[in-house]
Amino acid sequence: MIVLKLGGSVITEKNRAETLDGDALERAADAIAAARAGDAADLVVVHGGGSFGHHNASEHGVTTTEGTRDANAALDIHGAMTTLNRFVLGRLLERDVQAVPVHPFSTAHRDGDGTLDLPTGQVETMLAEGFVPVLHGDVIAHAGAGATVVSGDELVAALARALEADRIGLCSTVPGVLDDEDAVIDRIDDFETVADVLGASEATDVTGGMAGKVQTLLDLEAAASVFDLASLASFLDGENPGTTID
Ligand SMILES: Nc1ncnc2c1ncn2[C@@H]1O[C@H](COP(=O)(O)OP(=O)(O)OP(=O)(O)O)[C@@H](O)[C@H]1O
Ligand SMILES: C=C(C)CCOP(=O)(O)O
Repeated sequence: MIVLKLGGSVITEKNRAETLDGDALERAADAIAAARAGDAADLVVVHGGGSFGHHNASEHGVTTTEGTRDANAALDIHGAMTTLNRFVLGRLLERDVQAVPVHPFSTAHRDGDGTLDLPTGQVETMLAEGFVPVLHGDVIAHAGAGATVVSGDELVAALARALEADRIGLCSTVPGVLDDEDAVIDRIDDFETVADVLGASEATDVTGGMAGKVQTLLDLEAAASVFDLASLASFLDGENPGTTID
């Protein structure tokens, strides 16, 4: 069982509002379709926002902790993410990947401490019936705060735990987590040793960039890989490209 995140920074042009990177999405969909042909493991796909979602959230002042009680604002962010989700589903369906959507706004929530609760019965049933569930970063109801953003990375972590994923992959714009000389760090097992080189995203991003990603992945039982689009096929083929976060 594999949980794969397609970074919003990969499948969109992150600096131009609501602009798809069509070529990159096609390449990602090709790699997924090739991996699905034959005796494939179960696969759950999660995608991030990139230039869909982050700009909208930033305009409304909504982050993973700062919420909104304005339904129009929540729907603006959610709508950008469901638009991107339709693009992702479309490219997968064109390649006969049996991709179906799961919208976190309708199913997940945070409690008063901000802890994410993501029910997964529907995802498990979809997998058992041969579908590829495709979730996305979103807004969700947050007790005491209205609605806040949930990042694709948080969803990956919640899914990996609940479904006891064997492999976790995050496909981003970088070939891995980079050190201060821009070389790929092979393995990270402790936040403090890499904290100095971990930054935010270069583009508008309300969920913490690489630092947030590493922190979320370190909390998991299973190892996770961070790699770029060029290595997606090899990850899906069972290899561990890029940086392993354990
Ligand atoms: N040490 C580092 N190594 C690699 N990338 C880093 C580092 N520090 C900061 N970054 C930034 O983190 C970005 C990746 O995080 P980002 O949250 O943008 O990725 P994503 O998950 O692909 O996109 P999204 O959040 O839109 O889904 C890189 O593009 C880079 O700009
Ligand atoms: C900004 C929104 C709505 C989703 C963010 O998800 P991410 O790109 O995985 O951080």
